[in-house]
Amino acid sequence: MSKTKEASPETPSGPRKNARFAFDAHSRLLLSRFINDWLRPRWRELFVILLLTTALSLATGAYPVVIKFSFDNLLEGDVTWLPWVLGAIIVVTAARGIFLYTQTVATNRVMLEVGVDMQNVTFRHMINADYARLTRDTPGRLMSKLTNDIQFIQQAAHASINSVLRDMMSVVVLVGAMFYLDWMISLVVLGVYPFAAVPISTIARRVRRNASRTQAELGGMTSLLAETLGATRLIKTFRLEDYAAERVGRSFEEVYRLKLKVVSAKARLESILEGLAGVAVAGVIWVAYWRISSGAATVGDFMGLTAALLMAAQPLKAVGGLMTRVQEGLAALDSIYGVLDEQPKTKDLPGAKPLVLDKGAVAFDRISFHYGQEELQAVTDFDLQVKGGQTVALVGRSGAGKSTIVNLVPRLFDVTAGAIRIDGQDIREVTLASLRGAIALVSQDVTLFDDTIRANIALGRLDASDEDIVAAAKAAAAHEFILSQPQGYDTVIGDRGVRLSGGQRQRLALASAILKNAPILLLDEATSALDTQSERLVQEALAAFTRERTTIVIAHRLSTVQNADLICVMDAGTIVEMGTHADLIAKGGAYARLVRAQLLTDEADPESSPAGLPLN
Ligand SMILES: Nc1ncnc2c1ncn2[C@@H]1O[C@H](COP(=O)(O)OP(=O)(O)OP(=O)(O)O)[C@@H](O)[C@H]1O
Repeated sequence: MSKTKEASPETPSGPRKNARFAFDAHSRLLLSRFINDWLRPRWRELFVILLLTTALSLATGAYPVVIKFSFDNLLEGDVTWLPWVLGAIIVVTAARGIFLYTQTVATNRVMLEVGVDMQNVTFRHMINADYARLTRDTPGRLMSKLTNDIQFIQQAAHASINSVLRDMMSVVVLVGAMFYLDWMISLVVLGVYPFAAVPISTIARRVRRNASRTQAELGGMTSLLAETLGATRLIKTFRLEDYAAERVGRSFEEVYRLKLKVVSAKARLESILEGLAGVAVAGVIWVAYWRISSGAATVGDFMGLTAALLMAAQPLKAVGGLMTRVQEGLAALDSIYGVLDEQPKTKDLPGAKPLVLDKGAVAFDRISFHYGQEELQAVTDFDLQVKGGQTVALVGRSGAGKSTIVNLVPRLFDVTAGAIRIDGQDIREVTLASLRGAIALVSQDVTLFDDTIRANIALGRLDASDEDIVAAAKAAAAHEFILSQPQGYDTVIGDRGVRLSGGQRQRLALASAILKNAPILLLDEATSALDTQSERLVQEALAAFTRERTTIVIAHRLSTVQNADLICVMDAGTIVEMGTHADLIAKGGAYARLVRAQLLTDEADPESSPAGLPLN
């Protein structure tokens, strides 16, 4: 598969800027991939649609012919045909109605199914993408691809099936009927339509350009809405309602402006086609007058032809308008393939074996890492051996690289130099599933789903029994507060756990990690939101839980890590000091300074301190 460029707001995913034709090679490639990937698997349903469409077109084409016969017989004063003519009209229109209904339902169903297929495949691909890729776009932009973009594609495919199959077929049958009725008049009519080709292609190009911009802006709008509605506390307390409304309003306006451009381009095309239809009708009347007066055609021919022409006008207009829809769909398709073509870099190597755990020793062998810009190293030459079952604390000032170290262990990112080994195995050489299965990570920004407390704890192990869940909650000192909730373990906690306090959310996350029962535990400020009382409870529970496990813990509150087997002080991405609490205090270096600074803060604000720190 070819690699399609990822969409960005500045250069939307649509055609290259200097594409000369609305339907260039890139568009043809996208189209053939779409047909191959999404339509071909549903060829049986599409074949049924084709049959229904053919039947519909034939019923449509029969209509002007019936009209011709009725007029011819009427003018001859022959009434014996009347019941047959009336019967034929009713049968033809009824058949048309039935085929129209079944064809419409069948087409809509297939297109909705294609949309769901695309959403499922794209979402699965997205969620399996690298963490780095997922954090590159805002959730809103990714959401927009799954909703708005796929809807554009669905609508374009639907319009194409209707126009290419139904309308084109109707036009072909109606043109056939016209030629049958009077070939000369038909030639006049058809001579007019090639003139429509030029405006169609010019307008389609413009639509494609604006459609890409609209889709990118829709992504931005969704993103902005999600961000703004997720920050209501900030907005309320800083009284930012007007600021938020203006910021969102600008995005609404921009989408409106771009949509208006597309709509007016489409409308222009429709009116051009309408005008041409008028010219065609005038041509018919002119030639018909001449043909009927010379006896070459009958009034019935003329009436039938006019009916055919009027019936063909609508599908012809639809075929013309289709180009614009298709351009919108192609722009969206480009954006979706941009996601689908991106392959994760963090993945299993060929022949990767499951991690074989022994004691759970984690070795950082002179690792370095940067988030993309080489000159901004987040971790440099970090060298640390964590023995199985040991608890190692990472401390240091903000931005020192502590969270980065913790993110590297489950391979949320891959090191740029050196290697991380678990029980002697390079983590890049084992399967991701086994690696991540061996690690439980609890971070400060707890993520919970809008589900029951039970289901949220069970995220640690989806098949856990109720007893296991309760045991984990008890170990995380969460059982009591859970029981005090209205429905106990079945209480629904709201989106991201908004109905719980920060400390309660953290204890649920801890319970989930405890339930996972992984041999390696990573705690990134996991107890920072707890009050003194609950922190003491959780620390006791954790002490028992971490005894048998390799634990790497990040803590700002140094009191929580003084019992660690080893404390590493980090600065500028590397370790500057290492030892036990007592050693480091005795040394009087960076750690002792951090402790002293924190003691001073705690004295100034005794409420913030869980416990005094002995300096020796
Ligand atoms: N996603 C990211 N993209 C680019 N740079 C990042 C990213 N995350 C962190 N950094 C940078 O990497 C460096 C280390 O950050 P890290 O979050 O590891 O520090 P930390 O010690 O955990 O800080 P804190 O104690 O404030 O959480 C910082 O300079 C930070 O700006």
